[in-house]
Amino acid sequence: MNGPDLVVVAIDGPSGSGKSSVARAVASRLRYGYLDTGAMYRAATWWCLDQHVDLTDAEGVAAAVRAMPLTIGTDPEAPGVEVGGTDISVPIRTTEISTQVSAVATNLDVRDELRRRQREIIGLVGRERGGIVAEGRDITTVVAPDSDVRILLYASEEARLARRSTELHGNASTANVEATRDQIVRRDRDDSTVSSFMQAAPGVSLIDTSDLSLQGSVEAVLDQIASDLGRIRD
Ligand SMILES: Nc1ncnc2c1ncn2[C@@H]1O[C@H](COP(=O)(O)OP(=O)(O)OP(=O)(O)O)[C@@H](O)[C@H]1O
Ligand SMILES: Nc1ccn([C@H]2C[C@H](O)[C@@H](COP(=O)(O)O)O2)c(=O)n1
Repeated sequence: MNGPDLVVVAIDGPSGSGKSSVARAVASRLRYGYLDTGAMYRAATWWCLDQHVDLTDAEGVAAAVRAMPLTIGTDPEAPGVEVGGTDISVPIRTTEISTQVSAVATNLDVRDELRRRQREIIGLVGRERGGIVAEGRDITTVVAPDSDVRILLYASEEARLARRSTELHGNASTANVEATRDQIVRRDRDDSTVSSFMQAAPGVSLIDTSDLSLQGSVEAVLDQIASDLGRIRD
């Protein structure tokens, strides 16, 4: 628990489960801050490539990330990402970054550094705004296991492939789903070697969004928050 002046909502889940969309909408509704920790790993990958660091050089990658001048926006209405004053909100979402980010995210020294920054942001922004919704793969378990609300947002592999395929290609045809598979299934397999996000840890509430609309997922998370905080929903 974080005390009456700061509510921390931690959301984890596999790729395409809807963490970013749902966490951002929930933070907006509650007027809380929003932290997309995946964007930090994506920014670290962009930075290493920009600095011509070989991603297989674990020590070189860790040193580069420790020196990364990252500013991550925490306003859910406009969560920008900048490195050294350059806006990289769009480049970090490219397939080039999505296919390489796990190489950086599985570097344990990188994880130590980014977790340290994440805890700092959660404390600072959470206190400023009265609360923060932080999402990723290890927020409920490692970054902020004492969060007031801990949720694992789940969706079946089929639902997640269809969502990402629709987002990237406009539909979930068989060809498009197959083209998306690496970004969902292989990435989750690689990321699972350092974090546990396919099953809810003890004390973490599981919300299965496979058959929910985006709005339905947002409402389910708001209901869980109200229930865990012992509040009546607005
Ligand atoms: N029921 C739902 N709940 C959440 N998102 C949904 C739902 N249905 C469709 N979507 C869509 O799924 C897509 C993936 O969502 P989002 O990017 O938030 O997932 P994510 O878990 O953050 O993925 P990643 O970890 O790969 O970034 C978005 O286009 C979102 O609008
Ligand atoms: N807390 C976190 C957040 C993200 N990652 C990794 C896993 C993903 O491959 C990558 C990008 O995340 P996304 O934007 O797709 O949510 O970062 C992690 O290991 N821990």
